[in-house]
Amino acid sequence: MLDPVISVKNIKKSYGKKTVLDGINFEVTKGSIFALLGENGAGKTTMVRILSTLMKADGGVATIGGYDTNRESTSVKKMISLTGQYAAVDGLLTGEENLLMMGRLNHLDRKTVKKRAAELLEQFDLQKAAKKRVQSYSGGMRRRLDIAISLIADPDVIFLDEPTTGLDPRSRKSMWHMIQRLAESGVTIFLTTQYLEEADQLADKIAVISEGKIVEEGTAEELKRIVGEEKVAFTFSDMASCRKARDLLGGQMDVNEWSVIVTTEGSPQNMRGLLNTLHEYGTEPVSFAFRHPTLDDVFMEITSDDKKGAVVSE
Ligand SMILES: Nc1ncnc2c1ncn2[C@@H]1O[C@H](COP(=O)(O)OP(=O)(O)OP(=O)(O)O)[C@@H](O)[C@H]1O
Repeated sequence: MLDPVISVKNIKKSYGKKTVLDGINFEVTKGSIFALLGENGAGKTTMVRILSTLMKADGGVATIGGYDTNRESTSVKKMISLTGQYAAVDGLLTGEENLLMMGRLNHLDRKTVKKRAAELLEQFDLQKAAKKRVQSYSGGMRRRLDIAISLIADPDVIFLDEPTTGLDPRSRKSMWHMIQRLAESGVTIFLTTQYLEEADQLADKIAVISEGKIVEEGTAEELKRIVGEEKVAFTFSDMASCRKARDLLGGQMDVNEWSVIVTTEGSPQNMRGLLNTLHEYGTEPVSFAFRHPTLDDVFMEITSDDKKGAVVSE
């Protein structure tokens, strides 16, 4: 197994009497995209603040590149970059000026900063807007500039705290594309999100946080397997055929759709067997459609197991 670049062991944090992180453990492999998924107030930002040395945990150990975020914060800061509410984007400056300013604040020499700023403006599709004041930028452009700024000093790890919250669908897709390209360039990405689809699209590994604990962890596919196998829905032209098919195949019947939903176990033989059985008994479906479990199903399943009354996000 590859060395983890981020390692979190038994991290705890409370605000007054309210426990927000209650013994969090996970590891993030170098060059991967890790998503911390959780509903509003689950503690995602608190975790990011601890990892990025902005806040101290009450207990446990978190390291980045082997450096302790608590005791070796200067070394940690050299490796990481934060975006979102933390980055200081100046609306009165142009996009390019913001990048140049941040480069100098990071003690890069003038020539390097200029070159890097030009690369980033291109990478984040901001060339045309480079000489315009940031206050005229759309939400999506600001968000892209924000990430570009955070990359000026070539960090090893970048934290993206809810990078697409509030963006329209098109800007969200374009942001996903950029995050993927970023990961391909070798940067380790720690992402927090409340969007299941976002974690599904982007993350190599997902950890679901609920009530201060990691309640599940794995790839999107592994998490989806928790809620069961792929299913197929056979639809019929009338209710009588639908009932007959249910008697033959078992499974669940959807009376509104005149369909029967059964597990395929992802196997072609199984699928062929189901179709043959229907054919033998003269019950031909008018259509069929596969139903893949989604991360929404996973989230519902995990949080509904929670007897403490966690609220499930839409
Ligand atoms: N400085 C603070 N003092 C007291 N309570 C806080 C503080 N910061 C956060 N909290 C509370 O801790 C809980 C976790 O907050 P946090 O911001 O980490 O959650 P989150 O998962 O990032 O949520 P969101 O998706 O809404 O940003 C919330 O109930 C929040 O109200």
